[in-house]
Amino acid sequence: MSHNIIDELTWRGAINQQTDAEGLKEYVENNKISLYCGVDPTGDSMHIGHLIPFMMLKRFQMFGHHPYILIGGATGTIGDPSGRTSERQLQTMEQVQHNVDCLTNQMKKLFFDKDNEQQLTMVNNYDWTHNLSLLDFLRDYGKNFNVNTMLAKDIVASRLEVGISFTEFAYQILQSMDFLHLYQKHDVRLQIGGADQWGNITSGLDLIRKKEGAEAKAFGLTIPLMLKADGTKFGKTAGGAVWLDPDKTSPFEFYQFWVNQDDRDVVKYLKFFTFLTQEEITDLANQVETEPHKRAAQKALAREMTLFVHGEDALNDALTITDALFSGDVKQLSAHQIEDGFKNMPSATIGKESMNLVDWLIATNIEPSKRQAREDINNGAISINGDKITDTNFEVTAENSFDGKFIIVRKGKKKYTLVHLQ
Ligand SMILES: N[C@@H](Cc1ccc(O)cc1)C(=O)O
Repeated sequence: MSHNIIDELTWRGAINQQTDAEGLKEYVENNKISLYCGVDPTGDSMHIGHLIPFMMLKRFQMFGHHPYILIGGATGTIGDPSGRTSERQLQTMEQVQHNVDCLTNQMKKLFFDKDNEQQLTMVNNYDWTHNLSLLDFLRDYGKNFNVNTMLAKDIVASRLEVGISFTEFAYQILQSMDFLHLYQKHDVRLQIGGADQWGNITSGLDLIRKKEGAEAKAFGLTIPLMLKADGTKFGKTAGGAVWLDPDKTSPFEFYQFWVNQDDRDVVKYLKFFTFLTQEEITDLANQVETEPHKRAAQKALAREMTLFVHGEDALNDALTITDALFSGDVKQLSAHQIEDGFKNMPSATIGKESMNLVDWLIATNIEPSKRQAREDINNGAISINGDKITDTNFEVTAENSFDGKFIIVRKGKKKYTLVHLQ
């Protein structure tokens, strides 16, 4: 590890913009810094994009600093216009509260439960915002914001043509109040966030300087937008976002997402997302060059991420399912692993009564015609629960199933269908 957190983040390619690079580096060399990053409860789960700044907080913690995770119970009721081209739909207060609870649990699981030191604090900006009166807001805070400056922020400027409500326009004031509050109450001196947070972060620094004096030591740092070598959006799959909630993206799918990354991207992700050391990552980077077919870097990435987000049992399940699907030897899988591994694969539902295989393959839509079904069976392209079936007279019965519930069909090397028995 480099001895300074800023050197470490620079090596990891994790710094986009900084308000005072020299000053921050000097500060963290001589002090334990308290820093924060916020997330708004816009949904009931985070996805892997959300994870990025919080992994950075964790890195600061590993260097002895004190991170604060802010859940935006207040800002979430408004909605950040940053990075949006149109006005948001307001969520109900109940929805926001539900999402706050979900995100709080997720954060606890990721960052607190496995950490005995507890050098991490979670706060909710609802606590210092909800009792503020309108007049106090306008007099104590609003007065420090210049509308011309607010209008010039990229986020607002880009929205002026389509229009922006006063509510969203005022969002940057709320986020600035958070930074000021944390600075005053917890000596928080650094805010980090995604590249789109630059405007909100600098606006908070302006407020701190207005309230606390121009020499107040506080800093802002943003993290680069994650770009993929092929130009497509990071963190999206055909099925949508990659969620941290195992009910939305199963640990197996999560593992698959990481293990399938391009050689051109994988080292960047290892640096950004994992806690592997510089030596370990350099070694994996060499393996991408010398023996890319082994995909050692992708496997290490998928392993580290699945372990971090879902834990060891889930990682082992993901590895077992991956092996079974690759080899075709699906008999070893448990009912739970089958459900997980096949969640997003084609599926069919059919009765339990026994049926000739050719008819059964048509009834389940796996084959388009009897002729094709016979041809595939004769060519050894069809497996039922891992057994290759080459007899066109084979009868499929509930006895072939797992627990009387599923039958796994493999056609060719890769095409699986999960057939549910009813
Ligand atoms: N505006 C941030 C979330 C946030 C909310 C409040 C804060 O004080 C800081 C950050 C985002 O949308 O990602």
